[in-house]
Amino acid sequence: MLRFAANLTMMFNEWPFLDRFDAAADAGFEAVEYLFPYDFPPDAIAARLERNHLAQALFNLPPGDWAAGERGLAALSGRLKEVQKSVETGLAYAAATGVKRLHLMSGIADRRDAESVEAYRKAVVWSAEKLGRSGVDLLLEPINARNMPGYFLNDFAFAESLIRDLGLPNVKLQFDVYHRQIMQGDVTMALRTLMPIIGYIQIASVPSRHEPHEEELNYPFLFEEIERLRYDGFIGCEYVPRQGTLEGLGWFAPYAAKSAHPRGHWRAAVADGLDPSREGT
Ligand SMILES: O=C(O)C(=O)CO
Repeated sequence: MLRFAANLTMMFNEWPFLDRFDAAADAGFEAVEYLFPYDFPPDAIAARLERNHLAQALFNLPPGDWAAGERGLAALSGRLKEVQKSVETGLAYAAATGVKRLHLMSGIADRRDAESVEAYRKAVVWSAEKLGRSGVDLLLEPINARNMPGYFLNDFAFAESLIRDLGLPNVKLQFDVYHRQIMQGDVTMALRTLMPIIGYIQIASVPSRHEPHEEELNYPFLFEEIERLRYDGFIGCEYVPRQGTLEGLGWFAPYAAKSAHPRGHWRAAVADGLDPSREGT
């Protein structure tokens, strides 16, 4: 049985961030992911998860100065102390949210530069060992250069060989089907080969990163394959709705949680013409 996590950075943007948890649960999601929780106190996030009976599937460790263009620090030589601090911060949020996997972004750096490769390796090993003591997996995600020019980890083969070479049980691959298709294609065969080291899967249409039933990939086929391969984690819906989150959830209807939601009033509020994005409706 496939289970999906709504990405609250890209989806449910019609609501303020904390209210997106409620909206996702009301739409039938059992889990959520997003890029970063750090603008909100851990307790505030935990309270939204709890009241909506949502699992926290994934988020990223702090990435450095995002506004200044940083996209992670792991491959930046001389920044290990900041990576270590970011892991401590991530762990505080992990303790509050119960998340069992955190994504370490590599940063903008040249993979042909031996110093960057060495810095990355060290950061991965240190972070994995630290997270492992709390039962948390460290995820590494290859990201395509169109979305993130200059990103260090832009190759699945490099990620695979590092993960296999390190042999650390809690270092796993974050397999975003969208990035894979753009970078290297051959999605089905890659899923088959890489499944033993995959810790998390994400989806979106290619090339536009919208709802998965659109454009060049055949997701019904891929979903069957993912089930056949016995992937039992959540599948993160990291896509930008084409025209509104709820309007675009037709593809998700067969997978939406069927039971009445414990808070249950959200759809009723919409039906009553109240503004569902406001607290207390
Ligand atoms: O851009 C993405 O795909 C990410 O998940 C960044 O963390």
